[in-house]
Amino acid sequence: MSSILYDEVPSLDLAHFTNGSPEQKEAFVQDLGAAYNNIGFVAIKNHGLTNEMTEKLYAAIQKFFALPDEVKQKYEVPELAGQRGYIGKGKEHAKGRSTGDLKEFYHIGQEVTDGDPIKNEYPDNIWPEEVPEMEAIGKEVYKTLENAGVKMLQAIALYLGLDEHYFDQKVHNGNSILRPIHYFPIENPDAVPADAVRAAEHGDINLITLLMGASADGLQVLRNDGKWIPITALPDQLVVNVGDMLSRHTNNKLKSTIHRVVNPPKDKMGTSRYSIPFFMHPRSEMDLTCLESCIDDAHPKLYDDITAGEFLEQRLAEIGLRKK
Ligand SMILES: O=C(O)CCC(=O)C(=O)O
Ligand SMILES: [Fe+2]
Repeated sequence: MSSILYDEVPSLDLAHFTNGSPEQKEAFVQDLGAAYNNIGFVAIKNHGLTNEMTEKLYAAIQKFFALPDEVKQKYEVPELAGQRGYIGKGKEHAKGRSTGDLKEFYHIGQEVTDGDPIKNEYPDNIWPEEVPEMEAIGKEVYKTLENAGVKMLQAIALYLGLDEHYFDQKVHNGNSILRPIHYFPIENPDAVPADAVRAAEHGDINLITLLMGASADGLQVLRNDGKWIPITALPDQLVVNVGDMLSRHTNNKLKSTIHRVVNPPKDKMGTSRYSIPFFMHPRSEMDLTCLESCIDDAHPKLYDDITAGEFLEQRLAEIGLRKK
């Protein structure tokens, strides 16, 4: 493993991979691999998401989260284990904790439109009638981030010595989730549990996460020397990190790095923070067994064989969304 200590998340240009010269494409693959072998996070530009899309989706979700709790709760369906619609304040906690995070969020899932029978595995999306514009922009951003994610996985496949299109079919109509999050103002800090934070330290469950809006203060990533590094993405960048599924599949060659969202300083406690991660999941049948090419004497196999669907079910129970 590379022992470089990054002071910030490396910035890359996805256009070098998609439209660059062969040398630029190869450099992108190697730089991405080096970052994922170490800090597990990069910031990318030229990902296909426009400012207009970002602004439209942010406007829609801010309108939704500003609705009274009783209205938002109409869109909360506990039987779906938080996989679609609204998830209320304090419902999710990081694995290994019981105090809920200081956030509320909304889940938008895959829309299968090509007749693929996998449609039967997925609950329908839930769209709020109070914010009718959310459906069109939610679907557009979902597809745009999914396309960027496919490109990132192609680069990852090349870094791993696999066929460039190794992941393409595995993520086609995958179980990905777009999650607009509202970290609500903390009007009375004494009224929340003493150890409650906006998002307690965790690794993401999925293959990779593409995050819009990580530039606002608060997101930090745990470097391998134990120091927390703030994520400082530019407005035109997406932050893209490795999740636990990819880390398992690569026998921890690619790192799913622990990250968190800290509470604001006292004078900013009364302000909101919004962010929108896209959690890129494969189809549930994907086998996450450690790749043979990532196992050798120096790197013995670390994880039991499991499918993506089984792994997701385990983790939903561990974070409080699927009732045990
Ligand atoms: O809000 C953020 O910036 C990050 C959120 C996050 O890490 C998550 O929801 O998994
Ligand atoms: Fe996360």
